[in-house]
Amino acid sequence: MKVNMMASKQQENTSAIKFMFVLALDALVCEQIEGDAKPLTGWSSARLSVSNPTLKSLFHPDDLDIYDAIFSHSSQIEPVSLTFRIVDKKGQAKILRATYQKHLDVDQLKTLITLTLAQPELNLEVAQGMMYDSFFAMLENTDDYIYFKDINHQFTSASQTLVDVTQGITHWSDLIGKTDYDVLSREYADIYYTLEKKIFNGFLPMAQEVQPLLDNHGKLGWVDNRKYAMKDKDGNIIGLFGIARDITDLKEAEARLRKSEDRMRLALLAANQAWFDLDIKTGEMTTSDEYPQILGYAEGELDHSLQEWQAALHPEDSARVMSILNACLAGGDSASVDYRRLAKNGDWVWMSSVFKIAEFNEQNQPVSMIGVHANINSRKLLELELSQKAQIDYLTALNNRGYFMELAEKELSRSQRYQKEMAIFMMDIDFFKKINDSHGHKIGDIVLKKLADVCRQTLREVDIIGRIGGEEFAILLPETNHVEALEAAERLRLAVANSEVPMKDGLPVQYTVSIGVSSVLSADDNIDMLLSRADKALYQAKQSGRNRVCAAA
Ligand SMILES: Nc1nc2c(ncn2[C@@H]2O[C@H](COP(=O)(O)OP(=O)(O)OP(=O)(O)O)[C@@H](O)[C@H]2O)c(=O)[nH]1
Repeated sequence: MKVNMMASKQQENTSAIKFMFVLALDALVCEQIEGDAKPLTGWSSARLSVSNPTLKSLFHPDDLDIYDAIFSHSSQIEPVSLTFRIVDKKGQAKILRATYQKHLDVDQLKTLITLTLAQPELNLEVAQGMMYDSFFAMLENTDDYIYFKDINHQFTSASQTLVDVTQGITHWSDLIGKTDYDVLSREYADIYYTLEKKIFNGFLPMAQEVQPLLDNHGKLGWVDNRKYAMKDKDGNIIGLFGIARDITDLKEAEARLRKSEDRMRLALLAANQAWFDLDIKTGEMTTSDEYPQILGYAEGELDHSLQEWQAALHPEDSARVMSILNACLAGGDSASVDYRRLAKNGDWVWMSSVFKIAEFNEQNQPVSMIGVHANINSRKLLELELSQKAQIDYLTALNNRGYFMELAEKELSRSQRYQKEMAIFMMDIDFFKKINDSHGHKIGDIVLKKLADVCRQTLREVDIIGRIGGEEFAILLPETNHVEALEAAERLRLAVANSEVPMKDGLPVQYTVSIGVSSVLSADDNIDMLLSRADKALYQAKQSGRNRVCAAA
């Protein structure tokens, strides 16, 4: 039966073309073509014998080395048979067998080359021999478990690999006539029998399952076991053949991946983070399960899209965040940004997102972005509180000395850049020691707080007020000329003089301040110079009786 099948495969087309070339010193001429070139090349012999297309143009570009070898002066004289590829008139590649022979004509200094091209033929004897040999070679050498069984579940042949997973077997041929129950533990034989039952009793053409497999050393592995029904020419099942592929490594890798994914998810959740994967074209955002959770939403409550994310941004942060995101999309590689967004309970929560372009298309445009959204609310609030503490005076809630100096430096350089006027006050409570001494330190503190309130109420919002010493204050007035500054100082002095701190028992405490005013005089002025001039003016105010405003000279 197999021989007939082979016979039917034999090539009927045995046409060949014979070229006769003359190779002179530096010229190659095709003198004659015998046979019809059309079936093999698509071109007629007449076309091939003239220059276009030449035989050379028929050669597959990667086989031109063979062409060069055939027609080189130095190639061997003995007949040579080899295969090479041509590309026929329709552009289809074909493998042809070529035989060529050279004759040297020494007298006329030329070489005659005879080249015969033919479609390769199938050698039936070789093919049959190969078929049986290759079947056994496959059984001996395959890495898979391959087996054939008759309808009684008895092996009829098997690959050598089965020796490693069966007992009492040294060569695969020992398995012939045996069943799984003869060579495996009952537990495993039961498993495989159940799958075979589906073929023999369930009339399935194929049955497949991932099944455990124990090797001779007791090591457990996994196979993708597939069994196929084998039928005779009348369609009756005569047996089965099976291929079981070892997928132990795959299963182990899967388990490791699952474990590492679990670990990653745990780490993300513990850090209040979630990953996302953004389809840039559609705006669709795939996120890990933690994403709704870290914003207080239940699963399915949150629309996972770029649009939702953008709409939930705090209005004060939105433009900044979107410009960072867009810069990243426009060619940046990665970026990160802190911002506030709406949580389920209606609160603004601080988030931090990291973006990274994950994929580009052929035009080098970003296609997808991956990243992490993290809820950093508690950390951020603590940070803000701490940085505020570092800037704000605990008693009066005014800027402390360090922060006042920082703000004043910024304001001075801004006003110098825009050529605006600016003034500074130094202010000190008069006879504050007396207030402390007569009413106690606590009342002294209340006076300091009261003074801060009066300053806030009397001055503009843009004015920068700092408590720079115990009962010493500095005030910066942006965009204020010298006359306006003196007026403002006088207004403040009066407001303080008219303010008082009520006492439970007795009369309210009244207090006054002295103020020294300095203005920017030149582009070289710095804050220390301004403060020092204002301090001198303050000294003058104290010297001249207190509760007054003096301008720096
Ligand atoms: N209650 C209270 N007193 C403070 C604080 N810081 C500094 N003082 C007091 O402020 C007083 C400053 O006294 P002095 O420097 O002698 O000045 P003064 O009594 O205000 O006199 P003149 O400035 O010359 O008008 C001292 O008694 C300090 O103890 C504070 O935070 N709270």
